Amino acid sequence: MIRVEALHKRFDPPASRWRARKPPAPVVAVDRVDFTAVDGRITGLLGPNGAGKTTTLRMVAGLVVPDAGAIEVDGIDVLQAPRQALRRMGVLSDARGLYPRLSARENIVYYAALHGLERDAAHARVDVLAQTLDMKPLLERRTEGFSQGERMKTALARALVHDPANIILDEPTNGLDVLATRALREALRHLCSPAGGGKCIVLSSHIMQEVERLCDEVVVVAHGRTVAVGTVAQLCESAGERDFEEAFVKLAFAQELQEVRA
Ligand SMILES: Nc1ncnc2c1ncn2[C@@H]1O[C@H](COP(=O)(O)OP(=O)(O)OP(=O)(O)O)[C@@H](O)[C@H]1O
Repeated sequence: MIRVEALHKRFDPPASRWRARKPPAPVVAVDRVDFTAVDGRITGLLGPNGAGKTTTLRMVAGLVVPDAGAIEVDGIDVLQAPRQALRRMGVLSDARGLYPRLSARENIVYYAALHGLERDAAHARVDVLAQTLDMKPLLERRTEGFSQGERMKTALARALVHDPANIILDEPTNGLDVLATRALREALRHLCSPAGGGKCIVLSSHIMQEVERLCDEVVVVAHGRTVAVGTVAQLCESAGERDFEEAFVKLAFAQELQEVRA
């Protein structure tokens, strides 16, 4: 379970570069984001470009330190005990960096070693993940030259190698075709089901259809703030719209729509 409360992050321009000129204004990437993601469900952060989704997930994953707010992963304070919290998280970041000279298996086993898994246990785990993610034919190939979908599967397997209870995915379907997206959707559905371990999955996306199909709970983020939370049906109802796209536009762009009307 992941609990995020009143998260705030501002990026200041580096002082040294602007000594002679007027520095640009600081960027408030995350103003006030709150959400709770429970086990056995997929929670989606949905928001337009630049809304603060990636920065929020990077803070949850302990990669960026917030200026204010609280983050708990299974009751562990990420700011107080980041290592302990990280053990309970599998993170697929936007970078997806793999070692090109290593095979998919070697990439995953390397991460398993970093998590302290013994060699035999690591290889057994790779085989389980290859089955779940349908990537057996890829395992012994060098990742150099892998397609986007192949890279994503390998990076996801690497993120899941220590069987974390919480899975954080930043824009997981970026660059994937329809079949790869479907395969990922199925894998995520399995992982949050009782048979897959009832994981707590949090993902970010700006693609409404994807969120509508995949997420049990949606957190709408706009201008660095949580502006609405609920199931797709609840969000449609609160916006008074039948169509999710219309509801999303109303909820996420309320400020802009008001300015146009004024
Ligand atoms: N390291 C940084 N330094 C300065 N500004 C940053 C930094 N990281 C993010 N930002 C800014 O913070 C804002 C939120 O960015 P973020 O990447 O979190 O948004 P996002 O919702 O993930 O967007 P997208 O859907 O386009 O990926 C943007 O204006 C971005 O330019």
